[in-house]
Amino acid sequence: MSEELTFPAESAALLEPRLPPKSDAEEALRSRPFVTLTFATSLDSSLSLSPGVRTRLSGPGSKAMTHYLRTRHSAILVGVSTVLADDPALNCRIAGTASQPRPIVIDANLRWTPRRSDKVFEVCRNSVGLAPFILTGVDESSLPRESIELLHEHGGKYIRIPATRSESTSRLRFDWNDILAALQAEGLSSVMVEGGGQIINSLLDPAYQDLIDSVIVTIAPTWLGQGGVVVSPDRVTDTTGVPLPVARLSHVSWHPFGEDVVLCGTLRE
Ligand SMILES: NC(=O)C1=CN([C@@H]2O[C@H](COP(=O)(O)OP(=O)(O)OC[C@H]3O[C@@H](n4cnc5c(N)ncnc54)[C@H](OP(=O)(O)O)[C@@H]3O)[C@@H](O)[C@H]2O)C=CC1
Ligand SMILES: Nc1nc(O)c(N)c(N[C@@H]2O[C@H](COP(=O)(O)O)[C@@H](O)[C@H]2O)n1
Repeated sequence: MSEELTFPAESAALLEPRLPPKSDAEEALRSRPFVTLTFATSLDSSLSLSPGVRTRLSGPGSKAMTHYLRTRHSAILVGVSTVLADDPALNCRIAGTASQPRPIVIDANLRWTPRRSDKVFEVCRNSVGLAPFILTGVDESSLPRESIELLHEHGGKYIRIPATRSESTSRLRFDWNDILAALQAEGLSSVMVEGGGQIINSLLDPAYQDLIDSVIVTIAPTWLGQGGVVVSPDRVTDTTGVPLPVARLSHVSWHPFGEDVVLCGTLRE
């Protein structure tokens, strides 16, 4: 993978107040990782044309911005469907990058069978990325031996965390507090949650909004049309059933990057 991006220092300075602390002393005070929710969306709130389809939304400037975020976080988290759809590298491709984020894959039910040819391992072998930690709810004895070995060979691993079965789908589900506790236990002090739709929508549930420290969204000037993977959390209602807004950003700023605009904000007052 020869692509090399550049991100200007003045743009980095604009983002700094939205990012995890750089000082070790400040990081040490935190009881859980700093969480940045970040993704690229179309004007109709789509992340991709349809589930399973890798879709380019970010132009070169905002793409470099995302890669800068990758080097400013210790971990980058995606759902298993994103891995299956995109075969992502999940590394930072800015020239001269000093640190790479640890890819975290949410795969409670073990749907991904890692392969040597996956980009995330390729960049790892080329020393321009780290191997993934896969968070799973599956018992250790059920983990495939070849996958464990492939992960270990590259410096990755499975991490089992508590999971409960969804009443509606009977799929194993994680609590975001347990996800973040697992990252903290691995010494990962910050995480950018990149997607996909189900991951973002579950993090935006009112039960978890307090866990989000920063929101950075790239908005591309395009409509993808119906049938896409949409960021739209479950509806919230008052006690009489009247719908309420799920969340609203405050401390908002907008930054143009080429044809895209990057929206920064927080869910806190
Ligand atoms: N534009 C952008 O910035 C981005 C775009 N994308 C796009 O998004 C699409 C994928 O999104 P989507 O289909 O929504 O899939 P996700 O990547 O959000 O993965 C969804 C799966 O993750 C697991 N999962 C989600 N939440 C939880 C939880 N709380 N606990 C345990 N497991 C959980 C479930 O796995 P299971 O089914 O096993 O239960 C679920 O099916 C792709 O097309 C990709 O290209 C992705 C990232 C960023
Ligand atoms: N910021 C952003 N803009 C887009 O247009 C995108 N499609 C995505 N997708 C996310 O980035 C992952 C791909 O990463 P690599 O380039 O392979 O490292 C993809 O899986 C999504 O998480 N993001």
